[in-house]
Amino acid sequence: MAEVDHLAAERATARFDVEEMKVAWAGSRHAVHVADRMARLVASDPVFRKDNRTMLSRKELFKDTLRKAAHAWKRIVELRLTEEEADLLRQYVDQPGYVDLHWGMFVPAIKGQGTEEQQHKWLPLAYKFQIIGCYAQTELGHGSNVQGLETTATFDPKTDEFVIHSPTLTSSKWWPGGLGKASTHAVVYARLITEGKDYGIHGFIVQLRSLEDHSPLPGVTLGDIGGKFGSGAYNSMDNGVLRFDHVRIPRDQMLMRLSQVTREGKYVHSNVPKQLLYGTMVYVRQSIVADASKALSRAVCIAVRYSAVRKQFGSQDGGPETQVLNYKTQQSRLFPLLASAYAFRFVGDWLNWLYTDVTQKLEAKDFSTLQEAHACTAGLKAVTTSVTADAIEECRKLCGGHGYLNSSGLPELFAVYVPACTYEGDNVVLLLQVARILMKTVSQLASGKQPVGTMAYMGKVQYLMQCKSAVSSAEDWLNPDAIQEAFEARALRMAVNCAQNISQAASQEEGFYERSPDLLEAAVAHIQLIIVTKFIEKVHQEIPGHGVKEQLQALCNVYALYILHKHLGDFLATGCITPRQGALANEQLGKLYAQVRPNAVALVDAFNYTDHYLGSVLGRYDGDVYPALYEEAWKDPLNETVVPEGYHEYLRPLIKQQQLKLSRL
Ligand SMILES: CCCCCCCC/C=C\C/C=C/C(=O)SCCNC(=O)CCNC(=O)[C@H](O)C(C)(C)COP(=O)(O)OP(=O)(O)OC[C@H]1O[C@@H](n2cnc3c(N)ncnc32)[C@H](O)[C@@H]1OP(=O)(O)O
Ligand SMILES: Cc1cc2nc3c(=O)[nH]c(=O)nc-3n(C[C@H](O)[C@H](O)[C@H](O)COP(=O)(O)OP(=O)(O)OC[C@H]3O[C@@H](n4cnc5c(N)ncnc54)[C@H](O)[C@@H]3O)c2cc1C
Repeated sequence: MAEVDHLAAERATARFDVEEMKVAWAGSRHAVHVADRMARLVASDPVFRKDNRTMLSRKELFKDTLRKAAHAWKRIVELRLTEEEADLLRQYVDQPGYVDLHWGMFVPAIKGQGTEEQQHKWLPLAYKFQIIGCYAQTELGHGSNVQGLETTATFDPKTDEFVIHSPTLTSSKWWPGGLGKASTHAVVYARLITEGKDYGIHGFIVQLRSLEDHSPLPGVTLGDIGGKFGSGAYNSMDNGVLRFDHVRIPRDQMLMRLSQVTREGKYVHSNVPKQLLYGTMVYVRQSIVADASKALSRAVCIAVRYSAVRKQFGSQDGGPETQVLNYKTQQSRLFPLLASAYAFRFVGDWLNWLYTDVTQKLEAKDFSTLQEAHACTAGLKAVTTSVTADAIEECRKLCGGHGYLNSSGLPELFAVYVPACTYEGDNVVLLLQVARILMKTVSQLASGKQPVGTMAYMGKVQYLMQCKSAVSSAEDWLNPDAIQEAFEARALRMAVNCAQNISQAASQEEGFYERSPDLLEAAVAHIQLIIVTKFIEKVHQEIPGHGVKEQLQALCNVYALYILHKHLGDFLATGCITPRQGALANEQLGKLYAQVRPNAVALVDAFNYTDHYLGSVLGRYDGDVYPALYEEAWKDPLNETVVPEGYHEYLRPLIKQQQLKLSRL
């Protein structure tokens, strides 16, 4: 704990029990303790140092990532960490690397799409790191359109093998993390061809590199795809390129849980939906939602603490200046992001529950909730990552000039985070998937089919299409029913408007294409409704700890009313609320900000992040920002010499030349 606490006065104003809020945030007392232990284990280990990361060359950074991954594994084995502890330890190491894809996609792909026999063979090797795997789906020419992939896997009955081939330049695998330099194996997605027929995309386990000397196997061309956005950041990851020249693999390396090819070359599809092939993506999308709250809460923690320390203006007589956190504009930009961090945390927990529930049903051959899982994971992934990426950048601006320094931690956090809007499905492409499901649901309403799950509200179509909000005072907006009704009516009316417009087009497809910008907005409205609903449900639960429930209630209202204020056009255009009710919502929002203000620092303390994990001189727990900024500057390699390299080559001759010219005048 810090010796000087510049934020002590802020912490003293909190009107709730921070320790209990930590429990509400982490999910349980056990979760707080485990996270605490793992975070401190990482923070106290010099191998996991990360303050010099943005100053390393790409090669040094990659080697540093390999070192950290190996050291993390050593500690996991030595300390016999559980799976939960190991996951947390890796999270706190906080450096993207091949292990993310190995554990996050390679292993889940084999678990989800491999037969029991295949799992028995491959998983123990992966669990002990005897092989390192990645997920090779995207190609140079095809990412979003999975059905358009070109790599082929042609069955050869003579040898009982598949021949994996990259027929064109655009079929080169391109982007897979861990592929460029680290992986020995990949789950490769390719078009299955047998008996002269193309059966579409399937997964195959392919060995890429020798287990003796790591050199690529015959017929395999491999490399890294090059530097990426920002310094440090995602450049620790070896996103790779891969080409196959008629590489042969045994037939039993096709992942055969969903469909099989027999020894004779017959294609057999089990009686399951073909979309189960996309299962690994669904799994990762749900985990990305949980990650969004982590990235967002880190940025918000930095911006809140620094805003409490930073002072500007407001002093007439040489007295202290005003903390920038006291400016209403700072609050109106920052507190909705604080509320969003909590909102994403709780919707992430719910999504994890939904995913587990759907997985259990799938195992019992009940596929009825597959569409719900797809819509929720795709939509929530899209909305939470887009909001988080924008919010990190907003937090940088909220920290003024110092936010632009690498030592603030925000530039790197942004650069690492922003590709989440693209990977695991481009956000627009994913929202259009949600919109498609919304349109299908609207079209089924007429036939009396009752929507279920998160679409159930659409069943109240008669009421929601004509209801009028009863709000008549600012306080009325604190009623969760008023909020819920306004959000449901807005989402449904936007979806119905789109459906009506599409129905006037020459064809459904043409109408969907023409109306896709409106469909995106309808999908966002539906997803925001889910987030608001899950936050309201959370606050309705019993939540122990002095003042904890009240704070969460306030944050829930901030989140909902901020969205209402920001998207006021939607609510007005659909006639869900009147301009006066919109103004009342904004009035209430201002009151809520005042309520959050004395609790702001304690609310970010509840995230329980170590200074190591935050990686920010501005977000330090003790708020002792200026000495840290000053010290950090001297660590820059440019300051290793007083006179810079290049002085004698470029600066001195220039200055001397000018002096000579002047002396001639
Ligand atoms: C804890 C571990 C965490 C580790 C995380 C590590 C992170 C490391 C960082 C980065 C890793 C990044 C990895 C990657 O990016 S991997 C590559 C990801 N690629 C994509 O996401 C591609 C996106 N494209 C698609 O998913 C699909 O092409 C599509 C959904 C856009 C379109 O699919 P298509 O087959 O063409 O289908 P249709 O649109 O015609 O739909 C048909 C039908 O299928 C339904 N459906 C589509 N997807 C799914 C699904 N996933 N699940 C269930 N159902 C699905 C769709 O709704 C249609 O249904 P219908 O109308 O009833 O027929
Ligand atoms: C950091 C990073 C890590 C990655 N890791 C992996 C990995 O491990 N394994 C792997 O297989 N892949 C990986 N990928 C690839 C990633 O999954 C794809 O980049 C992603 O799915 C987007 O596909 P794309 O690049 O083809 O984009 P495109 O689809 O080409 O998108 C370009 C633009 O077109 C728009 N667009 C596309 N289709 C439509 C449509 N139907 N309607 C309207 N607009 C559309 C998009 O919104 C976007 O604006 C990674 C990517 C990144 C950036």
